[in-house]
Amino acid sequence: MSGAPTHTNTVAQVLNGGRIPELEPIEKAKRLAAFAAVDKFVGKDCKIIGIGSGSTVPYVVERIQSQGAEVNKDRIFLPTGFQSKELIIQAGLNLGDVDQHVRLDVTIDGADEVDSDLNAIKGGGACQLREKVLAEAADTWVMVADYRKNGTVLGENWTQGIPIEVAPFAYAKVMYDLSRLGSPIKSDPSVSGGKILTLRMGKAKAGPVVSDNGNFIVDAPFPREMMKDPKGLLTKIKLMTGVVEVGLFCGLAKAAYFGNEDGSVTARWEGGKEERIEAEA
Ligand SMILES: O=C[C@H](O)[C@H](O)[C@H](O)COP(=O)(O)O
Repeated sequence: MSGAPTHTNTVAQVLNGGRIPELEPIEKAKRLAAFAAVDKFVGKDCKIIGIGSGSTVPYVVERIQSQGAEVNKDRIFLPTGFQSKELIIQAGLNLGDVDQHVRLDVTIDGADEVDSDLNAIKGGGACQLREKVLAEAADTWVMVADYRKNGTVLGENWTQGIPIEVAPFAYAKVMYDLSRLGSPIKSDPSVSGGKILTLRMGKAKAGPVVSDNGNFIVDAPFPREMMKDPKGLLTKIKLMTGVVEVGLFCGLAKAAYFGNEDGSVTARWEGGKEERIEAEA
């Protein structure tokens, strides 16, 4: 079992005397989902391919790379952010951008949570603007994740709120608008996890997280009743002046692939049909 082609694993291999470290179970689940999705959706005829963000995506790139140099030499890969741009470059794949290619054959991306209708919360890594552009531009948009992201109503597993990218100068006004819409500013029992409306702050940096596009991120939880209608909520938030993009992805996905602990993959298709795949990684 090999690790994903990340810089971290390369260093780990060196420290491990050249041996490739065994993956943790959760990483195995991500890898299974990524491999199964690439095998299904990235055929030889796919030439313009979007590479999404998150911890499952390195395995997507690993599987695409394993299809071989001959197949990949005529392909162009479009990233959804800094992380995927680095993955594409490190894998020796051809890098492009959406200003050169406005139609993609397929985009494969991660997710923070997916509901039973294939709506998703995305933006835990602040990439939702570019991710949504590459989702909408793709003929086929597919999500890959481990079983923890497989939900029923959005917000039950991912409790920190809907990631919303906002123009920096407008953040306070947008937060005021979000609170009036129903995002709590103090703990509220109708909101999963008791989380509140928050301007996302950097971890090893004083001040707010700044997205790849120079914007701030607000995390806005909402009561469960409102989360049951993600498209309605998305429409209301998107109309707030100062909002650049909302981390709710509705009606875009062809399928979501979830790697399970038992080594299988659950594929959920648009329309709600589910399929269990005995994956091989
Ligand atoms: O902004 C980030 C993206 O939407 C990611 O696809 C999402 O946060 C999932 O990331 P991870 O697999 O690291 O949890």
